[in-house]
Amino acid sequence: MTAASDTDIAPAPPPEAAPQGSSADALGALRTEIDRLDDQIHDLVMRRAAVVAELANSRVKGGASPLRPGREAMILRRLLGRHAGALPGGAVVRLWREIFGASSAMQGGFTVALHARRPEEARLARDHFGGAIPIRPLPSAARALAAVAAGEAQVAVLPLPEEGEPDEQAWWTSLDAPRLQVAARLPFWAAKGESPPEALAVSLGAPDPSGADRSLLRIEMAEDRGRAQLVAALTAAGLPPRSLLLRRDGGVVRALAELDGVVAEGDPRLSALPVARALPLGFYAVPERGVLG
Ligand SMILES: O=C(O)C(=O)C[C@]1(C(=O)O)C=C[C@@H](O)C=C1
Repeated sequence: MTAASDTDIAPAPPPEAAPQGSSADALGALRTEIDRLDDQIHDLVMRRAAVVAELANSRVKGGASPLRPGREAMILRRLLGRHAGALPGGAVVRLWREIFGASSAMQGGFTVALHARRPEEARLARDHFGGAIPIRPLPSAARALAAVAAGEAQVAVLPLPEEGEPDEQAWWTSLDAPRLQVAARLPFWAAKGESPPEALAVSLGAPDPSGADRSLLRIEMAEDRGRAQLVAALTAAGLPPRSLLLRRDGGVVRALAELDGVVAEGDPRLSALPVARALPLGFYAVPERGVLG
């Protein structure tokens, strides 16, 4: 055999050829593993839906609303607390938000009435309730609340109250509580450092506590004693406000206080307040501002 005949032997593959073959094998193996995991995830999602259907068909939930934002918050906090690895926390929240939306819809008709001032609020509603839920945009907060009161929608998503907003936008001043109550603050989760646009969700009846909640209290006063005095009175009653929004509408002064914990009708701290009326407007789970990105 000559040196020339050596050249008849198939040349060694270029250095990258061998890795190409093995990376195709590796890709195939990883995709097989992904398929296996997808089947398991799908099995579990189907099993979860069957449990929700059982819960919906049995009487265990009584006449409670299909939407239980406190329970959702507890589930998400627990999952985020055990979460690790490469999948961002926000992706976990989005996956489960889609599941919750579908679970609520499985428990009967579920429609969201939306009054949005800005496109971001409409997006918030979609992100929160998932892709499959009907969202009905309405031209005013009053119309959205009327849709909930009439049973045409199960929840109204409304702009977060702001200092100095025009009368017709200050929906909280006439919210028919305790019949209608604030039950959730959107978004429940955002990455740390983000300050996302926010909205409130109002539904029929009392919301369910999540274990870490904040309440809204509407206060009416015949005379304007000023913000500092109102803060002092709330603090003295054991209800130090996290924030306080004040409106002077003709002779009536109204305030919206955000308070720690659950403050509901009959709370003894309310009777200690030197105001004409103090009406709890509901509560919501303290939003999570994650570190997981
Ligand atoms: O726990 C309930 O009451 C449910 O209806 C189940 C479930 C869920 O999918 O986990 C569905 C919707 C509610 O908003 C909260 C929880």
